[in-house]
Amino acid sequence: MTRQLIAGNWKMNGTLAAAEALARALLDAPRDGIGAELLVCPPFVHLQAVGRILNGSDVALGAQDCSVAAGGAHTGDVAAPMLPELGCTHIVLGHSERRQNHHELDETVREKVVAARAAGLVPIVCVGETEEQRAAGQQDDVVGWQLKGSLPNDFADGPGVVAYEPVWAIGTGRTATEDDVAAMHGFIRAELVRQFGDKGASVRILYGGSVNATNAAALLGVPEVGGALVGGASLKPQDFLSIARAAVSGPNR
Ligand SMILES: O=C[C@H](O)COP(=O)(O)O
Repeated sequence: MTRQLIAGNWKMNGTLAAAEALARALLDAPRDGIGAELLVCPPFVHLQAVGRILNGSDVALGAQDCSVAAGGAHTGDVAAPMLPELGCTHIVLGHSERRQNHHELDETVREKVVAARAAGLVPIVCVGETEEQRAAGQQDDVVGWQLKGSLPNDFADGPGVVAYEPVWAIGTGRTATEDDVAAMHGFIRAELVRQFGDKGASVRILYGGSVNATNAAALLGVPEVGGALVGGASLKPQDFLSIARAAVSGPNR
């Protein structure tokens, strides 16, 4: 029996003051009816401040990316070993916004997963098809290749999460239907078991893409959905916690 993970990806939003206020609002809000694990992923520059506020609380801290290198001459990059000392336990990797805006390839994502793991972080590896790929019926092929290319061979040996985020549902207000989510999460589960054997059966699979307080219960109720990766709605503490209240517990959650 596991609890679902509700992860907030704050992306590149907010001032330091806003990030601190958001973290405090999450801690101050009543926890009634919340059985989910909670995680927030602020921008790099706000990690330390938010980490200090969340320290010792039930809200975990994550980063949104890291370098493939553990340190050295990589101007502008952030090494995975720098993150745990700020309080990070998780890291989002291979988000479609990085794949698109920074031309990240599956191989790069895989190297980042290895780097994050070596630093003791739990990787949340994002996969998902574009609108054109879905229209062409290529979603299984695309996600299958992303899983094969982005996950190292030992991925299921330690804590690790996969997040299915159809690109066309991110920030658009359009969510995948429950049937589409069920089909894709079932496909991802089968791929994980094919890649990693029995251990692939317990890798958590999140859904992301316009999850909000209204649609959360339906999406989180779909089989094989182990939680949500929430963008826009995670910037509103009441909405984020409403999503968390919709979480369920059970096998493969
Ligand atoms: O990482 C989060 C996802 O990209 C979803 O973002 P969204 O909830 O704003 O659609």
